[in-house]
Amino acid sequence: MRFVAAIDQGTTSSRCILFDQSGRVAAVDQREITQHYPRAGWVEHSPTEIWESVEAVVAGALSRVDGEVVALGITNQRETTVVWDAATGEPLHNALVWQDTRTEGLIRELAADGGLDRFRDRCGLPLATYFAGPKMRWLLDHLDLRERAAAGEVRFGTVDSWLLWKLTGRHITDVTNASRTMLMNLTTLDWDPLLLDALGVPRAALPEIVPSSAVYGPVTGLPGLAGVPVAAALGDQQAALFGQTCFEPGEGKNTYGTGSFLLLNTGTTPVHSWQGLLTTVACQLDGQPATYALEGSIAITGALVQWLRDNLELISSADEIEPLAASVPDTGGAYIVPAFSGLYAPHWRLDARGVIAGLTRFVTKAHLARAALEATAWQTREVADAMVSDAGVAFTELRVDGGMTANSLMMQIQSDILGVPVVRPTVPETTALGAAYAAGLAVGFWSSLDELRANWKADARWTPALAADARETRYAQWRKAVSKTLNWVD
Ligand SMILES: Nc1ncnc2c1ncn2[C@@H]1O[C@H](COP(=O)(O)OP(=O)(O)O)[C@@H](O)[C@H]1O
Ligand SMILES: O=P(O)(O)OC[C@H](O)CO
Repeated sequence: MRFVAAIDQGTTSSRCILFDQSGRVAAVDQREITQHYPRAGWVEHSPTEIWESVEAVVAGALSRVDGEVVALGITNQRETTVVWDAATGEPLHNALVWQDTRTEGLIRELAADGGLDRFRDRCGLPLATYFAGPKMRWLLDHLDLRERAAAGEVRFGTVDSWLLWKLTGRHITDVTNASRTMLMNLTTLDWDPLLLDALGVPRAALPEIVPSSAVYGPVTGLPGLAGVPVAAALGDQQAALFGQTCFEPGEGKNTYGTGSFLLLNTGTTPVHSWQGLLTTVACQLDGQPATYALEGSIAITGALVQWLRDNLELISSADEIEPLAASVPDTGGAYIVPAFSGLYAPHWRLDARGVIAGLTRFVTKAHLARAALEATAWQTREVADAMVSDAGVAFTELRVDGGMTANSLMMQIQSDILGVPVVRPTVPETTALGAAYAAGLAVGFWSSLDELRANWKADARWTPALAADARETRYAQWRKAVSKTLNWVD
């Protein structure tokens, strides 16, 4: 048998999945990675642990099959930023994770002159702690790396870049990941001199930007895959869009993991957002123009379920939330807005913090469990509405994937709140599948996008069962709850 291997390096774990020609999972291995919270609002990962977890899951997946791996694709948590020494390859600091808010002061300083949207025309992004460029600037300042970085002695990269360096020895990054730095110009697909200057990041420390699907070189850093062509890298949300075969403008998906990310393919021209979405690169196949997407990034969705489990201890595992929430018919009037690290799309409010609104003595932990699931669905509704305004595209059905889609009640609530059907495919590992598809295309394992499209099959479908007027009344309540989170941090 012949397989394509995908490494999916996510926020909470690393996975390696081997796919066969029909896009079915032939083997999988997974390992959690440690979350470091050195201070309130700071989130770090160890780059060494990330790499060691990748080594372990690749070995684990390979041990489960007999056959040949013809290509390797990478997909990764985006924006998380690594810095390492060019000569020794050793990390110089823990990786700053996408959720980390330590650059808040810098963001406020930059926004003082021109507002949060001052760079949106160039990079498609508002100023926010989320993106990699401000994290690089923090590392440059706090580790006093400016001179060494300008002399090319220091390397910066997002997680794709770190893994590609370890795997092939090349300092490269794919264009979808580069589009999350705030440093890449969306039109030229190259580092933008004005943005580099504004954020104070020297070009000499940055990787070369390459297409998402192309042969980058053979694996040299992992004995089990030695010589296998590394042939794709995509940010995990873009990979899920590809894995869901949303290749045409107007097609989109929502992935429900730690956060949730609704992406809509907008074709080969970047679409400016007026409603707080991000303009981002969806994919670039070798020798072809890039395709773009509008993205609604929501920071906290599955992470709210983790919070109920770990911080409030209302449940002891994530899957317990479904029966608990199903034990009540509604939230008893309670709304949870999990603005734990401010609000991302479509609000982009650094000053917001979480609230539970509508509490009365009637509210039980079951109501809170249900409100946590509704929070994911309402936040998705907000970004879906923004897509309608920005792109004129209303989803007639929504393709979904990610860990939370195992929760059938959650999916029903989502369909009720959007008022459209929600559909989950047979292969739920769409992120890894997208990276495998992009790698397999680059080496000719798959011949066309049509062949990939034919692999997509629906597994489960939920249809709206809530009357439109009830939906809209509750949406108005949700918006009121959101307004309570604002202006909290001075
Ligand atoms: N049955 C469930 N109901 C609700 N949330 C769940 C359920 N199972 C997992 N989750 C949530 O899904 C997330 C994990 O999904 P995953 O796609 O693996 O995330 P990531 O790629 O961000 O690491 C966790 O935040 C977890 O709380
Ligand atoms: O690793 P995930 O699935 O939580 O995805 C994280 C996103 O890429 C952050 O932008």
